[in-house]
Amino acid sequence: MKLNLLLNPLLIKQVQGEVELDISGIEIDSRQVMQGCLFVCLPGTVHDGHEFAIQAVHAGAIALITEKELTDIPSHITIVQVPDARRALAILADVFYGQPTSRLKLIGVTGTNGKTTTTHLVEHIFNENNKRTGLIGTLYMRIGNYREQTVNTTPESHMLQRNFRTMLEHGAEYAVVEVSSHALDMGRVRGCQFRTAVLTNVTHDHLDYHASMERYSDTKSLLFSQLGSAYGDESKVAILNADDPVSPLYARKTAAQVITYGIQNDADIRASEIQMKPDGTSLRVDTFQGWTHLDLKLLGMFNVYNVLAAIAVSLAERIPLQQVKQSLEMFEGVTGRFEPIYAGQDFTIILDYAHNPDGLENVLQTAKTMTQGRLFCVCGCEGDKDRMKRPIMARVAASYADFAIFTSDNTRSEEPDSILSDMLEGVKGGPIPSNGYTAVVDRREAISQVIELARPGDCVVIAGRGHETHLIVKDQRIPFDDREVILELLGSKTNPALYPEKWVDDDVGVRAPEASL
Ligand SMILES: CC(=O)N[C@H]1[C@@H](OP(=O)(O)OP(=O)(O)OC[C@H]2O[C@@H](n3ccc(=O)[nH]c3=O)[C@H](O)[C@@H]2O)O[C@H](CO)[C@@H](O)[C@@H]1O[C@H](C)C(=O)N[C@@H](C)C(=O)N[C@H](CCC(=O)O)C(=O)O
Ligand SMILES: Nc1ncnc2c1ncn2[C@@H]1O[C@H](COP(=O)(O)OP(=O)(O)OP(=O)(O)O)[C@@H](O)[C@H]1O
Repeated sequence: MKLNLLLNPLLIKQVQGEVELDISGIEIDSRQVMQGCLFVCLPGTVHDGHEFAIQAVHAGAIALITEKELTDIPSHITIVQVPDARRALAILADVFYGQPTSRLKLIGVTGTNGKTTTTHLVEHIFNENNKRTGLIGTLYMRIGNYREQTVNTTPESHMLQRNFRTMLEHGAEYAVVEVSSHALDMGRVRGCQFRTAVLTNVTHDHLDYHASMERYSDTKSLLFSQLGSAYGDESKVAILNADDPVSPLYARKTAAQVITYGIQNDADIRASEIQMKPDGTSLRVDTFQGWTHLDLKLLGMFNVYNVLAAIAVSLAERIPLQQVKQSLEMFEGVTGRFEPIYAGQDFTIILDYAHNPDGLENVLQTAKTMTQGRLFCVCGCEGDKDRMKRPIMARVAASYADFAIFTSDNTRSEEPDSILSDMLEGVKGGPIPSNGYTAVVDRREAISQVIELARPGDCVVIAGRGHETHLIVKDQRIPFDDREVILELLGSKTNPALYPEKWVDDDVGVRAPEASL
Protein backbone atom coordinates (compact mmCIF):
# COMPACT_ATOMS: atom_id res chain seq x y z
CA MET A 1 0.00 0.00 0.00
CA LYS A 2 1.18 3.53 -0.76
CA LEU A 3 2.49 5.49 2.23
CA ASN A 4 0.49 8.60 1.33
CA LEU A 5 -2.78 6.62 1.52
CA LEU A 6 -1.76 5.26 4.89
CA LEU A 7 -0.97 8.73 6.16
CA ASN A 8 -4.28 10.26 5.00
CA PRO A 9 -6.23 9.86 8.26
CA LEU A 10 -3.29 10.78 10.53
CA LEU A 11 -2.64 13.98 12.40
CA ILE A 12 0.88 14.80 11.26
CA LYS A 13 3.39 17.26 12.69
CA GLN A 14 5.98 17.02 9.97
CA VAL A 15 6.88 14.90 6.92
CA GLN A 16 10.41 14.64 5.64
CA GLY A 17 10.94 12.74 2.37
CA GLU A 18 8.99 10.83 -0.29
CA VAL A 19 5.45 9.62 0.46
CA GLU A 20 4.74 7.89 -2.88
CA LEU A 21 6.34 4.74 -1.49
CA ASP A 22 5.05 1.18 -1.51
CA ILE A 23 4.90 -0.06 2.08
CA SER A 24 5.25 -3.84 2.48
CA GLY A 25 4.33 -4.06 6.18
CA ILE A 26 4.15 -2.26 9.54
CA GLU A 27 6.58 -3.14 12.32
CA ILE A 28 7.35 -1.88 15.83
CA ASP A 29 10.32 -4.14 16.55
CA SER A 30 13.54 -3.52 14.61
CA ARG A 31 14.36 -7.23 14.89
CA GLN A 32 11.26 -8.14 12.89
CA VAL A 33 11.66 -5.53 10.13
CA MET A 34 11.62 -6.74 6.50
CA GLN A 35 12.49 -4.88 3.31
CA GLY A 36 10.00 -2.10 2.50
CA CYS A 37 8.53 -1.84 6.03
CA LEU A 38 7.15 1.18 7.82
CA PHE A 39 8.76 1.21 11.28
CA VAL A 40 6.81 2.85 14.11
CA CYS A 41 9.01 4.07 16.98
CA LEU A 42 7.16 3.38 20.25
CA PRO A 43 8.25 4.52 23.67
CA GLY A 44 8.28 1.36 25.80
CA THR A 45 8.68 0.34 29.40
CA VAL A 46 12.30 -0.80 28.99
CA HIS A 47 13.48 0.84 25.76
CA ASP A 48 12.50 3.69 23.51
CA GLY A 49 11.73 2.46 19.99
CA HIS A 50 13.33 5.63 18.60
CA GLU A 51 16.71 4.17 19.66
CA PHE A 52 16.20 1.33 17.19
CA ALA A 53 15.21 3.43 14.18
CA ILE A 54 18.63 3.09 12.59
CA GLN A 55 18.64 -0.71 13.09
CA ALA A 56 15.20 -0.79 11.47
CA VAL A 57 16.56 1.16 8.48
CA HIS A 58 19.50 -1.24 8.16
CA ALA A 59 17.02 -4.14 8.24
CA GLY A 60 15.01 -2.66 5.35
CA ALA A 61 12.59 -0.04 6.75
CA ILE A 62 11.97 2.68 4.16
CA ALA A 63 9.86 5.00 6.31
CA LEU A 64 9.61 5.84 10.01
CA ILE A 65 6.81 7.09 12.23
CA THR A 66 8.30 9.02 15.14
CA GLU A 67 7.34 11.25 18.02
CA LYS A 68 10.74 12.90 18.15
CA GLU A 69 13.18 14.40 15.70
CA LEU A 70 15.80 11.86 14.62
CA THR A 71 19.24 12.99 13.53
CA ASP A 72 21.22 9.97 12.33
CA ILE A 73 18.80 8.68 9.67
CA PRO A 74 19.91 8.55 5.99
CA SER A 75 18.21 11.24 3.88
CA HIS A 76 16.50 8.75 1.50
CA ILE A 77 14.38 7.46 4.42
CA THR A 78 10.98 9.12 4.92
CA ILE A 79 10.35 10.36 8.45
CA VAL A 80 6.83 11.20 9.57
CA GLN A 81 6.54 12.91 12.93
CA VAL A 82 3.26 12.48 14.80
CA PRO A 83 2.06 13.64 18.23
CA ASP A 84 1.39 10.10 19.49
CA ALA A 85 3.00 7.07 17.82
CA ARG A 86 0.77 4.50 19.57
CA ARG A 87 -2.40 6.20 18.36
CA ALA A 88 -0.86 6.47 14.91
CA LEU A 89 0.02 2.75 14.96
CA ALA A 90 -3.61 1.75 15.60
CA ILE A 91 -4.85 3.92 12.73
CA LEU A 92 -2.10 2.82 10.33
CA ALA A 93 -2.74 -0.84 11.11
CA ASP A 94 -6.47 -0.49 10.57
CA VAL A 95 -5.97 1.19 7.18
CA PHE A 96 -3.11 -1.09 6.07
CA TYR A 97 -5.13 -4.26 6.64
CA GLY A 98 -8.26 -2.82 4.97
CA GLN A 99 -10.31 -2.06 8.10
CA PRO A 100 -11.04 -5.74 8.73
CA THR A 101 -13.25 -5.14 11.76
CA SER A 102 -15.74 -3.23 9.64
CA ARG A 103 -16.40 -6.58 7.92
CA LEU A 104 -16.07 -8.89 10.93
CA LYS A 105 -18.59 -9.15 13.73
CA LEU A 106 -16.26 -8.47 16.61
CA ILE A 107 -16.85 -9.64 20.17
CA GLY A 108 -14.48 -8.46 22.91
CA VAL A 109 -14.24 -10.14 26.30
CA THR A 110 -12.55 -8.38 29.19
CA GLY A 111 -12.25 -9.14 32.92
CA THR A 112 -9.70 -10.39 35.43
CA ASN A 113 -10.56 -14.07 35.11
CA GLY A 114 -12.49 -16.15 32.63
CA LYS A 115 -11.61 -14.39 29.36
CA THR A 116 -9.96 -17.43 27.77
CA THR A 117 -12.72 -19.79 28.88
CA THR A 118 -15.52 -17.45 27.78
CA THR A 119 -13.98 -16.75 24.36
CA HIS A 120 -13.56 -20.50 23.79
CA LEU A 121 -17.17 -21.12 24.82
CA VAL A 122 -18.39 -18.46 22.39
CA GLU A 123 -16.14 -19.77 19.61
CA HIS A 124 -17.42 -23.30 20.20
CA ILE A 125 -21.12 -22.35 20.20
CA PHE A 126 -20.72 -20.19 17.10
CA ASN A 127 -18.77 -22.79 15.14
CA GLU A 128 -21.28 -25.48 16.11
CA ASN A 129 -23.99 -23.19 14.74
CA ASN A 130 -22.27 -22.62 11.39
CA LYS A 131 -20.97 -19.17 12.21
CA ARG A 132 -17.33 -19.33 11.22
CA THR A 133 -15.43 -17.72 14.07
CA GLY A 134 -11.84 -16.75 14.74
CA LEU A 135 -10.35 -16.40 18.22
CA ILE A 136 -7.51 -14.32 19.66
CA GLY A 137 -6.23 -14.66 23.21
CA THR A 138 -3.67 -15.97 25.68
CA LEU A 139 -3.41 -19.38 24.01
CA TYR A 140 -3.27 -18.45 20.31
CA MET A 141 -4.93 -16.82 17.34
CA ARG A 142 -6.93 -19.46 15.50
CA ILE A 143 -9.47 -19.77 12.77
CA GLY A 144 -10.58 -23.27 11.76
CA ASN A 145 -7.43 -25.41 11.63
CA TYR A 146 -5.15 -22.40 11.17
CA ARG A 147 -3.21 -21.25 14.24
CA GLU A 148 -0.61 -18.65 15.14
CA GLN A 149 1.13 -18.21 18.46
CA THR A 150 0.44 -14.95 20.34
CA VAL A 151 3.01 -13.17 22.53
CA ASN A 152 0.40 -11.16 24.42
CA THR A 153 -3.17 -12.00 25.37
CA THR A 154 -4.21 -9.06 23.21
CA PRO A 155 -1.59 -8.40 20.54
CA GLU A 156 -0.32 -4.93 19.58
CA SER A 157 -2.62 -3.24 17.08
CA HIS A 158 -0.58 -4.06 13.95
CA MET A 159 -0.60 -7.78 14.85
CA LEU A 160 -4.23 -7.64 15.90
CA GLN A 161 -5.39 -6.10 12.62
CA ARG A 162 -3.23 -8.56 10.67
CA ASN A 163 -4.89 -11.40 12.59
CA PHE A 164 -8.35 -10.02 11.74
CA ARG A 165 -7.37 -9.79 8.09
CA THR A 166 -6.19 -13.42 8.19
CA MET A 167 -9.52 -14.42 9.70
CA LEU A 168 -11.40 -12.71 6.89
CA GLU A 169 -9.22 -14.49 4.35
CA HIS A 170 -10.17 -17.76 6.05
CA GLY A 171 -13.86 -16.92 5.68
CA ALA A 172 -14.61 -15.76 9.23
CA GLU A 173 -17.90 -14.03 9.95
CA TYR A 174 -17.11 -13.46 13.64
CA ALA A 175 -14.01 -12.79 15.71
CA VAL A 176 -13.94 -13.23 19.45
CA VAL A 177 -11.02 -11.61 21.23
CA GLU A 178 -9.71 -11.43 24.78
CA VAL A 179 -9.14 -7.79 25.66
CA SER A 180 -6.64 -7.35 28.49
CA SER A 181 -6.48 -4.27 30.68
CA HIS A 182 -2.94 -3.65 29.38
CA ALA A 183 -4.27 -3.64 25.83
CA LEU A 184 -7.00 -1.15 26.73
CA ASP A 185 -4.53 1.05 28.54
CA MET A 186 -2.02 1.01 25.67
CA GLY A 187 -4.67 1.48 23.00
CA ARG A 188 -3.97 -1.86 21.27
CA VAL A 189 -7.69 -2.21 20.41
CA ARG A 190 -8.16 1.35 19.19
CA GLY A 191 -9.64 1.15 15.70
CA CYS A 192 -11.46 -2.12 16.41
CA GLN A 193 -15.15 -1.85 15.67
CA PHE A 194 -16.58 -3.97 18.45
CA ARG A 195 -20.14 -5.20 18.12
CA THR A 196 -20.35 -6.80 21.55
CA ALA A 197 -18.38 -6.20 24.74
CA VAL A 198 -18.42 -8.72 27.59
CA LEU A 199 -17.31 -8.34 31.20
CA THR A 200 -16.43 -11.44 33.20
CA ASN A 201 -15.38 -9.85 36.51
CA VAL A 202 -13.00 -7.33 38.07
CA THR A 203 -10.90 -8.56 40.99
CA HIS A 204 -7.38 -8.00 42.30
CA ASP A 205 -4.62 -8.40 39.69
CA HIS A 206 -2.03 -6.43 37.72
CA LEU A 207 -1.71 -3.69 40.36
CA ASP A 208 2.00 -3.48 39.50
CA TYR A 209 0.80 -1.90 36.25
CA HIS A 210 -2.45 -0.16 37.15
CA ALA A 211 -1.45 0.94 40.69
CA SER A 212 -4.98 0.86 42.17
CA MET A 213 -8.18 -1.13 41.79
CA GLU A 214 -10.01 2.08 40.81
CA ARG A 215 -7.58 2.69 37.97
CA TYR A 216 -7.68 -0.98 36.92
CA SER A 217 -11.48 -1.05 36.87
CA ASP A 218 -11.63 2.27 35.04
CA THR A 219 -9.29 0.89 32.36
CA LYS A 220 -11.43 -2.21 31.85
CA SER A 221 -14.49 -0.01 31.42
CA LEU A 222 -12.89 1.49 28.29
CA LEU A 223 -14.06 -1.50 26.27
CA PHE A 224 -17.64 -0.47 27.06
CA SER A 225 -17.25 3.25 26.48
CA GLN A 226 -15.44 2.45 23.21
CA LEU A 227 -18.45 0.54 21.87
CA GLY A 228 -19.52 3.95 20.54
CA SER A 229 -22.80 5.80 20.70
CA ALA A 230 -24.15 5.38 17.15
CA TYR A 231 -27.16 3.12 16.48
CA GLY A 232 -26.77 1.73 12.97
CA ASP A 233 -28.12 -1.40 11.27
CA GLU A 234 -26.25 -3.50 13.75
CA SER A 235 -27.08 -3.05 17.38
CA LYS A 236 -24.22 -2.94 19.85
CA VAL A 237 -24.53 -4.94 23.02
CA ALA A 238 -22.76 -4.73 26.38
CA ILE A 239 -22.90 -7.93 28.41
CA LEU A 240 -22.35 -7.41 32.13
CA ASN A 241 -22.01 -9.61 35.18
CA ALA A 242 -24.89 -8.61 37.47
CA ASP A 243 -23.04 -10.08 40.46
CA ASP A 244 -19.99 -7.87 39.98
CA PRO A 245 -20.26 -4.49 41.73
CA VAL A 246 -18.61 -2.62 38.84
CA SER A 247 -21.37 -3.47 36.36
CA PRO A 248 -23.79 -0.56 37.07
CA LEU A 249 -20.95 1.89 36.41
CA TYR A 250 -19.98 0.08 33.20
CA ALA A 251 -23.63 0.17 32.09
CA ARG A 252 -23.59 3.92 32.59
CA LYS A 253 -20.47 4.27 30.47
CA THR A 254 -21.92 2.63 27.38
CA ALA A 255 -24.60 3.73 24.94
CA ALA A 256 -25.08 0.11 23.86
CA GLN A 257 -27.99 -2.10 24.90
CA VAL A 258 -27.18 -4.04 28.04
CA ILE A 259 -27.72 -7.71 28.83
CA THR A 260 -26.94 -8.83 32.37
CA TYR A 261 -26.16 -12.33 33.60
CA GLY A 262 -25.69 -13.68 37.10
CA ILE A 263 -26.52 -16.11 39.84
CA GLN A 264 -27.09 -14.05 42.98
CA ASN A 265 -28.64 -10.83 41.70
CA ASP A 266 -31.56 -10.32 39.38
CA ALA A 267 -30.34 -10.64 35.77
CA ASP A 268 -31.59 -11.07 32.20
CA ILE A 269 -29.85 -14.44 32.09
CA ARG A 270 -29.81 -16.17 35.41
CA ALA A 271 -28.66 -19.57 36.69
CA SER A 272 -30.37 -21.46 39.49
CA GLU A 273 -30.68 -25.02 40.81
CA ILE A 274 -26.90 -25.39 40.32
CA GLN A 275 -25.58 -28.83 41.18
CA MET A 276 -21.89 -29.64 41.17
CA LYS A 277 -21.13 -33.27 40.35
CA PRO A 278 -17.78 -35.05 40.14
CA ASP A 279 -17.97 -35.09 36.35
CA GLY A 280 -19.83 -31.87 35.58
CA THR A 281 -22.38 -29.27 36.56
CA SER A 282 -26.13 -29.14 36.05
CA LEU A 283 -28.23 -26.00 36.26
CA ARG A 284 -31.35 -24.23 35.14
CA VAL A 285 -30.98 -21.07 33.06
CA ASP A 286 -33.73 -18.48 32.70
CA THR A 287 -33.31 -16.08 29.81
CA PHE A 288 -35.32 -13.54 27.85
CA GLN A 289 -35.72 -16.36 25.28
CA GLY A 290 -37.25 -18.83 27.74
CA TRP A 291 -35.53 -21.28 30.05
CA THR A 292 -33.61 -24.52 29.78
CA HIS A 293 -31.73 -27.09 31.78
CA LEU A 294 -28.01 -27.64 31.17
CA ASP A 295 -25.79 -30.64 31.86
CA LEU A 296 -22.26 -29.33 31.46
CA LYS A 297 -18.98 -31.19 31.44
CA LEU A 298 -17.40 -28.10 33.01
CA LEU A 299 -16.74 -27.94 36.74
CA GLY A 300 -16.90 -25.00 39.10
CA MET A 301 -19.21 -22.13 39.98
CA PHE A 302 -16.83 -19.78 38.16
CA ASN A 303 -17.49 -21.69 34.96
CA VAL A 304 -21.24 -21.19 35.43
CA TYR A 305 -20.53 -17.47 35.11
CA ASN A 306 -18.45 -18.04 31.97
CA VAL A 307 -21.24 -20.15 30.49
CA LEU A 308 -23.87 -17.49 31.29
CA ALA A 309 -21.74 -14.86 29.55
CA ALA A 310 -21.42 -17.10 26.49
CA ILE A 311 -25.19 -17.70 26.48
CA ALA A 312 -25.75 -13.94 26.54
CA VAL A 313 -23.43 -13.44 23.55
CA SER A 314 -25.15 -16.25 21.64
CA LEU A 315 -28.69 -15.03 22.31
CA ALA A 316 -27.66 -11.53 21.26
CA GLU A 317 -26.66 -13.11 17.94
CA ARG A 318 -30.09 -14.77 17.72
CA ILE A 319 -28.87 -18.34 18.15
CA PRO A 320 -31.89 -20.24 19.56
CA LEU A 321 -31.52 -21.27 23.21
CA GLN A 322 -31.96 -24.98 22.45
CA GLN A 323 -29.05 -24.87 20.01
CA VAL A 324 -26.93 -22.99 22.50
CA LYS A 325 -27.72 -25.69 25.06
CA GLN A 326 -26.73 -28.52 22.71
CA SER A 327 -23.42 -26.85 21.91
CA LEU A 328 -22.61 -26.05 25.54
CA GLU A 329 -23.27 -29.60 26.67
CA MET A 330 -20.62 -30.84 24.23
CA PHE A 331 -17.95 -28.38 25.40
CA GLU A 332 -14.99 -30.25 26.92
CA GLY A 333 -13.16 -27.33 28.57
CA VAL A 334 -10.01 -25.37 27.83
CA THR A 335 -6.50 -26.69 28.17
CA GLY A 336 -4.95 -25.95 31.58
CA ARG A 337 -8.15 -24.49 33.04
CA PHE A 338 -9.41 -26.75 35.83
CA GLU A 339 -8.22 -29.68 33.75
CA PRO A 340 -8.10 -33.10 35.41
CA ILE A 341 -4.88 -35.02 34.62
CA TYR A 342 -5.23 -38.77 34.83
CA ALA A 343 -2.51 -41.38 34.47
CA GLY A 344 -3.99 -44.27 36.40
CA GLN A 345 -3.52 -42.71 39.85
CA ASP A 346 -6.10 -43.21 42.61
CA PHE A 347 -6.51 -39.53 43.50
CA THR A 348 -7.47 -36.43 41.53
CA ILE A 349 -5.03 -33.94 40.02
CA ILE A 350 -6.27 -30.64 38.63
CA LEU A 351 -4.02 -28.53 36.41
CA ASP A 352 -5.10 -24.91 36.56
CA TYR A 353 -4.08 -21.41 35.46
CA ALA A 354 -5.31 -19.50 38.53
CA HIS A 355 -2.69 -16.82 39.17
CA ASN A 356 -4.55 -14.24 41.22
CA PRO A 357 -6.43 -14.36 44.52
CA ASP A 358 -9.95 -14.61 43.11
CA GLY A 359 -9.03 -17.26 40.51
CA LEU A 360 -7.27 -19.36 43.14
CA GLU A 361 -10.12 -19.03 45.61
CA ASN A 362 -12.67 -20.09 43.00
CA VAL A 363 -10.63 -23.07 41.95
CA LEU A 364 -9.92 -24.28 45.47
CA GLN A 365 -13.53 -23.75 46.52
CA THR A 366 -14.66 -25.93 43.64
CA ALA A 367 -11.98 -28.55 44.27
CA LYS A 368 -12.98 -28.72 47.93
CA THR A 369 -16.61 -29.48 47.10
CA MET A 370 -15.57 -32.45 44.96
CA THR A 371 -13.01 -33.86 47.37
CA GLN A 372 -13.75 -36.68 49.80
CA GLY A 373 -10.24 -36.78 51.24
CA ARG A 374 -7.69 -34.03 51.66
CA LEU A 375 -7.12 -31.06 49.37
CA PHE A 376 -3.55 -30.15 48.40
CA CYS A 377 -2.43 -27.08 46.52
CA VAL A 378 0.81 -26.08 44.83
CA CYS A 379 0.99 -22.42 43.86
CA GLY A 380 3.45 -19.58 43.38
CA CYS A 381 3.54 -15.91 42.43
CA GLU A 382 5.35 -14.25 39.57
CA GLY A 383 8.42 -12.09 40.00
CA ASP A 384 8.40 -8.44 38.87
CA LYS A 385 4.59 -8.41 39.09
CA ASP A 386 2.01 -7.22 41.62
CA ARG A 387 3.68 -7.90 44.99
CA MET A 388 0.47 -7.12 46.85
CA LYS A 389 -1.27 -10.27 45.69
CA ARG A 390 1.44 -12.60 47.05
CA PRO A 391 0.40 -12.76 50.74
CA ILE A 392 -3.27 -12.83 49.73
CA MET A 393 -2.77 -15.82 47.44
CA ALA A 394 -0.83 -17.68 50.13
CA ARG A 395 -3.61 -17.00 52.61
CA VAL A 396 -6.24 -18.23 50.15
CA ALA A 397 -4.26 -21.42 49.45
CA ALA A 398 -3.65 -22.15 53.12
CA SER A 399 -7.27 -21.45 54.01
CA TYR A 400 -8.80 -23.85 51.53
CA ALA A 401 -6.17 -26.57 51.17
CA ASP A 402 -5.44 -29.04 53.92
CA PHE A 403 -1.85 -28.63 52.90
CA ALA A 404 -0.35 -26.01 50.57
CA ILE A 405 3.11 -25.86 49.05
CA PHE A 406 4.22 -22.41 47.94
CA THR A 407 6.74 -22.59 45.15
CA SER A 408 8.30 -20.70 42.25
CA ASP A 409 6.45 -19.37 39.23
CA ASN A 410 8.15 -17.07 36.66
CA THR A 411 10.66 -15.47 39.01
CA ARG A 412 12.09 -13.06 36.39
CA SER A 413 14.65 -10.71 37.95
CA GLU A 414 13.66 -11.53 41.55
CA GLU A 415 15.14 -14.13 43.87
CA PRO A 416 12.67 -17.00 44.46
CA ASP A 417 13.23 -16.83 48.23
CA SER A 418 12.15 -13.22 48.33
CA ILE A 419 8.89 -13.96 46.48
CA LEU A 420 8.20 -16.88 48.83
CA SER A 421 8.90 -14.64 51.83
CA ASP A 422 6.26 -12.22 50.57
CA MET A 423 3.82 -15.11 50.23
CA LEU A 424 4.59 -16.42 53.70
CA GLU A 425 3.81 -13.00 55.17
CA GLY A 426 0.19 -13.78 54.36
CA VAL A 427 0.07 -16.88 56.53
CA LYS A 428 2.45 -16.05 59.34
CA GLY A 429 0.69 -15.02 62.51
CA GLY A 430 -2.52 -14.14 60.68
CA PRO A 431 -5.98 -15.39 61.60
CA ILE A 432 -5.99 -18.27 59.14
CA PRO A 433 -7.19 -21.80 59.73
CA SER A 434 -4.61 -24.18 61.10
CA ASN A 435 -3.98 -26.01 57.84
CA GLY A 436 -0.44 -26.98 56.94
CA TYR A 437 1.82 -25.26 54.46
CA THR A 438 5.42 -25.05 53.46
CA ALA A 439 7.63 -23.37 50.88
CA VAL A 440 9.71 -25.31 48.36
CA VAL A 441 11.70 -23.21 45.91
CA ASP A 442 12.03 -25.87 43.22
CA ARG A 443 8.70 -26.24 41.41
CA ARG A 444 9.35 -29.79 40.29
CA GLU A 445 10.23 -30.77 43.85
CA ALA A 446 7.05 -29.08 45.13
CA ILE A 447 4.89 -31.02 42.66
CA SER A 448 6.77 -34.21 43.47
CA GLN A 449 6.19 -33.78 47.22
CA VAL A 450 2.49 -33.15 46.84
CA ILE A 451 2.00 -36.12 44.53
CA GLU A 452 3.78 -38.35 46.99
CA LEU A 453 1.54 -37.11 49.81
CA ALA A 454 -1.73 -37.77 47.96
CA ARG A 455 -3.79 -40.83 48.82
CA PRO A 456 -7.03 -42.28 47.43
CA GLY A 457 -9.85 -39.74 47.58
CA ASP A 458 -7.48 -36.76 47.83
CA CYS A 459 -7.33 -33.92 45.34
CA VAL A 460 -4.20 -32.05 44.24
CA VAL A 461 -4.50 -28.64 42.57
CA ILE A 462 -1.40 -27.48 40.71
CA ALA A 463 -2.18 -23.83 40.10
CA GLY A 464 -0.77 -20.87 38.24
CA ARG A 465 0.70 -22.16 35.01
CA GLY A 466 -2.00 -24.15 33.18
CA HIS A 467 -0.96 -24.42 29.53
CA GLU A 468 2.43 -22.67 29.96
CA THR A 469 5.47 -24.63 28.84
CA HIS A 470 8.31 -22.38 30.06
CA LEU A 471 9.41 -20.70 33.26
CA ILE A 472 10.97 -17.26 33.02
CA VAL A 473 14.03 -17.07 35.25
CA LYS A 474 16.11 -13.88 34.98
CA ASP A 475 15.97 -13.29 31.21
CA GLN A 476 15.94 -16.98 30.32
CA ARG A 477 12.95 -19.06 29.18
CA ILE A 478 13.49 -22.47 30.72
CA PRO A 479 11.35 -25.36 29.44
CA PHE A 480 8.99 -26.38 32.24
CA ASP A 481 5.57 -27.83 31.63
CA ASP A 482 3.51 -28.65 34.76
CA ARG A 483 1.55 -31.22 32.76
CA GLU A 484 4.70 -33.08 31.65
CA VAL A 485 6.15 -32.97 35.14
CA ILE A 486 2.91 -34.29 36.65
CA LEU A 487 2.67 -37.13 34.11
CA GLU A 488 6.30 -38.05 34.61
CA LEU A 489 5.95 -38.10 38.40
CA LEU A 490 2.67 -39.99 38.21
CA GLY A 491 4.43 -42.53 36.01
CA SER A 492 6.75 -43.42 38.86
CA LYS A 493 3.99 -43.34 41.46
CA THR A 494 1.50 -45.46 39.51
CA ASN A 495 4.22 -47.94 38.57
CA PRO A 496 4.66 -50.06 41.75
CA ALA A 497 8.21 -50.99 40.80
CA LEU A 498 9.15 -47.32 41.11
CA TYR A 499 6.92 -46.48 44.08
CA PRO A 500 9.22 -45.22 46.84
CA GLU A 501 8.84 -47.12 50.09
CA LYS A 502 9.49 -44.00 52.22
CA TRP A 503 6.23 -42.35 51.16
CA VAL A 504 3.92 -45.13 52.34
CA ASP A 505 3.23 -43.17 55.53
CA ASP A 506 -0.26 -41.63 55.40
CA ASP A 507 0.01 -38.80 57.88
CA VAL A 508 0.37 -35.35 56.32
CA GLY A 509 0.75 -33.67 59.70
CA VAL A 510 3.85 -35.70 60.52
CA ARG A 511 5.27 -35.44 57.06
CA ALA A 512 4.69 -31.71 56.56
CA PRO A 513 8.02 -29.91 56.57
CA GLU A 514 8.47 -26.85 58.77
CA ALA A 515 6.31 -23.92 57.75
CA SER A 516 9.26 -21.64 57.17
CA LEU A 517 11.90 -21.11 54.53
C1 LIG B 1 4.41 -3.87 29.71
C2 LIG B 1 4.07 -4.29 28.34
O1 LIG B 1 2.94 -4.50 28.03
N1 LIG B 1 5.08 -4.46 27.50
C3 LIG B 1 4.84 -4.72 26.08
C4 LIG B 1 5.67 -3.74 25.32
O2 LIG B 1 6.99 -3.98 25.67
P1 LIG B 1 7.91 -2.82 26.21
O3 LIG B 1 7.14 -1.54 26.38
O4 LIG B 1 8.63 -3.34 27.41
O5 LIG B 1 8.94 -2.68 25.03
P2 LIG B 1 10.43 -2.22 25.17
O6 LIG B 1 11.30 -3.42 25.29
O7 LIG B 1 10.53 -1.14 26.18
O8 LIG B 1 10.70 -1.61 23.72
C5 LIG B 1 10.08 -0.41 23.26
C6 LIG B 1 9.95 -0.51 21.76
O9 LIG B 1 11.24 -0.75 21.22
C7 LIG B 1 11.17 -1.84 20.33
N2 LIG B 1 12.46 -2.53 20.27
C8 LIG B 1 13.01 -3.07 21.39
C9 LIG B 1 14.22 -3.74 21.31
C10 LIG B 1 14.87 -3.85 20.06
O10 LIG B 1 15.96 -4.44 19.90
N3 LIG B 1 14.27 -3.29 18.99
C11 LIG B 1 13.09 -2.62 19.06
O11 LIG B 1 12.60 -2.15 18.05
C12 LIG B 1 10.07 -2.72 20.90
O12 LIG B 1 9.53 -3.59 19.91
C13 LIG B 1 9.06 -1.67 21.35
O13 LIG B 1 8.25 -1.29 20.27
O14 LIG B 1 5.53 -3.94 23.95
C14 LIG B 1 5.88 -5.27 23.53
C15 LIG B 1 5.69 -5.33 22.02
O15 LIG B 1 4.37 -5.17 21.68
C16 LIG B 1 4.98 -6.28 24.23
O16 LIG B 1 5.27 -7.60 23.82
C17 LIG B 1 5.23 -6.13 25.71
O17 LIG B 1 4.43 -7.03 26.39
C18 LIG B 1 5.13 -7.80 27.36
C19 LIG B 1 5.59 -9.13 26.74
C20 LIG B 1 4.21 -8.13 28.52
O18 LIG B 1 4.52 -8.92 29.35
N4 LIG B 1 3.08 -7.50 28.57
C21 LIG B 1 2.12 -7.78 29.60
C22 LIG B 1 2.25 -6.87 30.77
C23 LIG B 1 0.75 -7.68 28.95
O19 LIG B 1 0.50 -6.89 28.06
N5 LIG B 1 -0.14 -8.54 29.42
C24 LIG B 1 -1.50 -8.56 28.95
C25 LIG B 1 -2.32 -9.66 29.60
C26 LIG B 1 -2.22 -9.73 31.07
C27 LIG B 1 -3.20 -10.76 31.63
O20 LIG B 1 -4.42 -10.61 31.45
O21 LIG B 1 -2.71 -11.70 32.28
C28 LIG B 1 -1.53 -8.96 27.49
O22 LIG B 1 -2.43 -8.49 26.76
O23 LIG B 1 -0.70 -9.80 27.11
N1 LIG C 1 -15.32 -16.47 35.79
C1 LIG C 1 -14.29 -16.74 36.56
N2 LIG C 1 -14.18 -16.20 37.80
C2 LIG C 1 -13.13 -16.45 38.60
N3 LIG C 1 -12.12 -17.28 38.27
C3 LIG C 1 -12.15 -17.85 37.04
C4 LIG C 1 -13.23 -17.61 36.13
N4 LIG C 1 -12.99 -18.32 35.02
C5 LIG C 1 -11.82 -18.93 35.19
N5 LIG C 1 -11.31 -18.67 36.41
C6 LIG C 1 -10.02 -19.10 36.99
O1 LIG C 1 -9.03 -18.29 36.36
C7 LIG C 1 -8.09 -19.10 35.65
C8 LIG C 1 -7.83 -18.47 34.29
O2 LIG C 1 -9.00 -18.62 33.50
P1 LIG C 1 -9.03 -18.02 32.06
O3 LIG C 1 -7.76 -18.40 31.37
O4 LIG C 1 -10.31 -18.35 31.41
O5 LIG C 1 -8.98 -16.46 32.44
P2 LIG C 1 -8.27 -15.26 31.70
O6 LIG C 1 -9.08 -14.06 32.06
O7 LIG C 1 -8.17 -15.56 30.26
O8 LIG C 1 -6.83 -15.20 32.33
P3 LIG C 1 -5.54 -14.45 31.67
O9 LIG C 1 -5.93 -13.09 31.29
O10 LIG C 1 -4.55 -14.42 32.75
O11 LIG C 1 -5.15 -15.26 30.49
C9 LIG C 1 -8.73 -20.47 35.51
O12 LIG C 1 -7.74 -21.45 35.45
C10 LIG C 1 -9.58 -20.53 36.73
O13 LIG C 1 -8.76 -20.88 37.79
